[in-house]
Amino acid sequence: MSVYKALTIAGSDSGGGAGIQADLKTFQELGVYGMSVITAVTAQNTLGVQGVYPMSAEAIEQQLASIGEDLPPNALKTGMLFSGDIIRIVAAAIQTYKWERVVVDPVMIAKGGASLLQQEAVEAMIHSLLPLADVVTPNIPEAEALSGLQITDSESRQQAAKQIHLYGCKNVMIKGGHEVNTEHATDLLYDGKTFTEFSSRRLVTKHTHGTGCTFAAAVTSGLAQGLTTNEAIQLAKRFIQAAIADPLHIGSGHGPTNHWAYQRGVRASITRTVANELDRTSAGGQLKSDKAVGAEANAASFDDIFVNEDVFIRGVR
Ligand SMILES: Nc1ncnc2c1ncn2[C@@H]1O[C@H](COP(=O)(O)OP(=O)(O)OP(=O)(O)O)[C@@H](O)[C@H]1O
Ligand SMILES: Cc1ncc(CO)c(N)n1
Repeated sequence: MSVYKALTIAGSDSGGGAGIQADLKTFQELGVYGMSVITAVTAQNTLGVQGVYPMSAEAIEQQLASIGEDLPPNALKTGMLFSGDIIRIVAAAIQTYKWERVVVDPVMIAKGGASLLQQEAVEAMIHSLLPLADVVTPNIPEAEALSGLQITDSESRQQAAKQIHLYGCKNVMIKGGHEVNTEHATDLLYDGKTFTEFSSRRLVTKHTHGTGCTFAAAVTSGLAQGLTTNEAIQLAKRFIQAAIADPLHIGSGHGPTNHWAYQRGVRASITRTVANELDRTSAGGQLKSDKAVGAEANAASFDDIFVNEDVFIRGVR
């Protein structure tokens, strides 16, 4: 059995819904071995961020070296990096160890408004880290900060994606979780040539803590296993949709998403397929509904399984 390894370079969320904790849960659920370099410790729960404690440069460098010298990742993601100094340390390690399949989630502000990236660090993100990224996954406010453009409609979102692409990253994915009054949560991918939209039904819930981290970690898991960017994003969209659709209802504020939901849905789908097969054979070869059995069997292939919700993908222009 091949063991694919994924690394997250991010902050710790004591509440377990975002940051390192969300990333490792997602890696585990999607079948990759998870590793972490912790850049900062936050005291955090579903009510907000109560404290931010960045790690020393030395502590971060040593963690990166420990991974680099023994456990090369098949893919990595960055999350909360906090300062320009930390960004430069991380960028240097990616170059030194020649790590590939790099997903940059340019975390800036927590949903409650706490700052997770210093203002001066935006420049370092643009000049040191984005040129090394295969995929960068800003939400709308982050895309505005990186591009210097205001995003008000799909045209301005495309312009922002083009601007961010100029910084040297291969793919720009502007996420649509922050849009309001839309029927769909639509993420826009730009690969330097074409735009592709990944849409799902917008779910009405306050339990969206950690959506961005979980989404980027799922993309990283897919890339670590050799999926293309497009396939990894489809997987991530399905994973996050299931995680938001089936919240855990813990804490009294904005609760975490459910990292178990996707795999439980997949297992349920496979169980249904097997049960249908058994029905079929125990009926002495008499098919109850050939069509239904066929549809279930098809759904059991890795690509087609989808749980609860549908994700729509379309090229733009
Ligand atoms: N209410 C929702 N219904 C369906 N999908 C959603 C919803 N909110 C977010 N998403 C999806 O979750 C993923 C993460 O997007 P989002 O814009 O919320 O990230 P983020 O703001 O970076 O998250 P975070 O606050 O954790 O940093 C995207 O694929 C987005 O479309
Ligand atoms: C540690 C950490 N990273 C990222 C986010 C963004 O969701 C958060 N709230 N906390």
